[in-house]
Amino acid sequence: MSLLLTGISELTTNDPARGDGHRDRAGRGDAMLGIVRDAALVVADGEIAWVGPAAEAPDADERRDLGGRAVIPGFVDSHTHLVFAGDRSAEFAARMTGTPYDGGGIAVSVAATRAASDDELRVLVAARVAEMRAQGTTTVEIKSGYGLTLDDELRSLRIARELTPHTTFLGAHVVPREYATDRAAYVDLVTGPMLDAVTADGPTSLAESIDVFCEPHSAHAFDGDEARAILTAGRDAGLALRVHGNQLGHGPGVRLACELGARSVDHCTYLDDADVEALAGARGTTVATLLPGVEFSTRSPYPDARRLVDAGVDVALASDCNPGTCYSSSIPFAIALAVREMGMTPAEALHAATAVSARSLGLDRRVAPGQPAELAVIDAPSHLHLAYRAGVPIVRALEV
Ligand SMILES: N=CN[C@@H](CCC(=O)O)C(=O)O
Ligand SMILES: [Zn+2]
Repeated sequence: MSLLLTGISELTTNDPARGDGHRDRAGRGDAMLGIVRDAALVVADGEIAWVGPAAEAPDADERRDLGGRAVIPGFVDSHTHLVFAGDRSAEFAARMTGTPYDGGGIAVSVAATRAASDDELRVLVAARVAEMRAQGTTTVEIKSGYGLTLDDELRSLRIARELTPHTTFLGAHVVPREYATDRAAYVDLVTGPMLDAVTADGPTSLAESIDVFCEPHSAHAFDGDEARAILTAGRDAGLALRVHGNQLGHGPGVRLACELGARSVDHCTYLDDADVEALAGARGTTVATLLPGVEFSTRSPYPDARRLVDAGVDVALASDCNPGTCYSSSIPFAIALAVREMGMTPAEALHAATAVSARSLGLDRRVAPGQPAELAVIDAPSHLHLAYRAGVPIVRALEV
C-alpha cells in the first residue's frame, strides 16, 4: 500500500543535494536542510519511496493533503533518562531560589526507581515516549542509571529496550550511597559483573552504548581516571561510547571523549579553547550534544553553540529528559532555547536535533528513498515556526 502526501509547503530532507539553500542577514545558510518547497512524498511499507516537487509526483494507492504544512524529519532525541519513578519537583523549586545542582538528588530517584515494580516502570516509560512522539520525536535513546545495582540496571535496560533499540548502560551515573566509602569497588562492579551481565547475550543485545557522568565538580560523579576505566572497559566489551562531560565546570570529559572516539559528549557547558579544538578535530566521529533544557532548569549559563558551530564542531541538540536537571521531553523547547539563548539559527537547530543527533546514534536521518518514514508535521508553513512559536504545540509525529 502506497500513500502520496501532498500540500507540503516546505519539506526538510536533510539532503544538501536537494533544494536551493537560502541565507539570512548574517549570511548563515540553510543549505544543509535540503529544503524542497511545494513538495510531495510517497511512503510505502513504512519507507520513503519518492520525494520531490508536487508537480512531478507519481500516483499512489492513497492520497493525503497536508494543507500547506511543513514536514520535517522526526526529531532524534539522543539523550534521555526515561526509566525512573517519582519526581524531584521540590529540588527544582529550591534551585529556582538559589540552591545549586550537584547531582546529589540522583539518589532520590534511585530509591524511587528501585522501589517501583517492573510494570509501574514500564507504564511510566511508555507514557514518556508517547509524550515525545506527540511533540515530533520519532527516535529516542534511553539510558539506565537510576538502578545502580546489577539487577536494577539490567531491568532498566530491558524495559528501555521494549521501546527503542538505542539503549545506553549508565551504571556509572553516580556512586550509589552504599559504595560512598569505597568508590573503587563500585567502579569494579560497573566494569566487571554489571558490564558482563549487560553484554552476556552478545555485545549489543541489551545496550548499544555505555555512558559515564564524568564530573570532578560533583562528589557523586566520576573523575577522569574513573571515567577512562569505565569507557575503555565498555569499548572492549563492544559498546559505543557516550560521555556526560563539562556540565558543572571545566573538566576532562570532553577531551577524554574525543581521545577515545566516543560517539557523543553531552552537556559541553564549560569549554576552554583546548576542548573546542579537540571537538573540532573529532568532527565526523564525536558529536557535541547540547542540552539547553538543563541550563534552563538548573539556572546555569547556556553553552556557546555559536562558538562550536563556527569552529566546525558537529553540534547536536537533545532533551536530556530526566527527573533532576530537566523534566522536559520537548525538542521544540530545546530548539527554541538554542535559537534564543545559544546563537544557533533556526536551520542549525533543526539540523542539530535531527541529522546530527541521528549521527550520534549511528543513524542517517535524511528524507530520501529507502529511508524509514520517520517524519513530523508542523502546523505552520515553515520550520522557522518551531522557535518563533515557542511553547505552542504545533509539531507532532506524522502517522503514515
Ligand atoms: N548529569 C547527570 N545526569 C543527568 C541528571 C540526572 C539527575 O539529576 O537525575 C543529566 O544529564 O543532567
Ligand atoms: Zn543526562
